[in-house]
Amino acid sequence: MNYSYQYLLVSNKGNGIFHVQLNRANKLNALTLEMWDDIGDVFAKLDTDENCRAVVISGNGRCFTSGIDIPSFMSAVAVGEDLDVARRSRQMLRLIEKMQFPTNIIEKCCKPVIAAIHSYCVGIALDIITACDVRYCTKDSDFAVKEVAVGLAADVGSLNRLPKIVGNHSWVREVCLSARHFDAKEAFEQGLVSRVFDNYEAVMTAAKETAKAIATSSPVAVQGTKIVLNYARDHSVDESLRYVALWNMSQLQTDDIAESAVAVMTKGPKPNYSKL
Ligand SMILES: CCC/C=C/C=C/C(=O)SCCNC(=O)CCNC(=O)[C@H](O)C(C)(C)COP(=O)(O)OP(=O)(O)OC[C@H]1O[C@@H](n2cnc3c(N)ncnc32)[C@H](O)[C@@H]1OP(=O)(O)O
Repeated sequence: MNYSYQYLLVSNKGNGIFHVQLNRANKLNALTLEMWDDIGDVFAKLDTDENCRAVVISGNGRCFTSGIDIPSFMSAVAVGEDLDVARRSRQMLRLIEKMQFPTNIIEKCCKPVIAAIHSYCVGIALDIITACDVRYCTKDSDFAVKEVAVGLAADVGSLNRLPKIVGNHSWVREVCLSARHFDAKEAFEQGLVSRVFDNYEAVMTAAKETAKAIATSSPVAVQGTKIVLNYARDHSVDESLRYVALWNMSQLQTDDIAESAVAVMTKGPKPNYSKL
């Protein structure tokens, strides 16, 4: 697959681990609409790339990302200015739904995605990381659900996913309604991130270690686990038990179970599982 993009560095780190790096460092990785489309394209490819078993996403340079590229955003919302309200609104709907694709595909991508965050993680950055499976950050991280500060209700995922990640809805509403910045300690205490590290090198090392643990496990088990966890988050226990039963009706017939059982019983190395 072709993973060449102007402002994204996508590298195959071997052993099933891919690294996606936001790479517009001189603008603090502010995301142009083209970059945003490219993120959707990358994760759609990684979803079906059988060489990929786990993904780490991070930012190059000073930070993860300072959010949407503001000039790019201003030109996007000026869509169809010459049209009547009905037609302009329909164009706007198409634009918003298109803008929702990258975060949706990060979440739906059956390969687990680990966000390795450092410094600024603002606006659309929260939309990205709340769609990821695991979030680690550096102690200098600076988060903000910033959309209210630029005049809009966030519409590509933060408002929809943050309340499912963080149980404290008073806190969720406070940071979303006020656009207040919060630090790594607060993000950890509220459960937005699961681990905090001293610096970029340390957060990347940990993210890659976790990616390795995932990538060396059975891809049938790992991908099934992500898909079932996504389903369980949005359904009742009864519904998701039925879902996992139907899912595993086929997936329990995998060779990976016998191979794993031998490895566990003999205390041997992890098997070399077939691609999926
Ligand atoms: C339907 C669409 C839905 C999507 C909505 C998404 C919404 C959002 O993402 S809202 C959040 C938007 N972002 C911001 O409000 C942050 C803006 N940036 C800043 O406040 C500061 O840059 C920051 C506090 C992050 C860092 O300040 P610092 O002094 O350390 O650096 P700067 O000199 O300001 O930045 C360096 C260069 O990067 C450019 N830049 C930074 N952020 C953006 C951005 N979001 N958009 C465009 N450009 C950005 C900045 O202009 C500097 O460029 P240059 O002057 O050429 O050196």
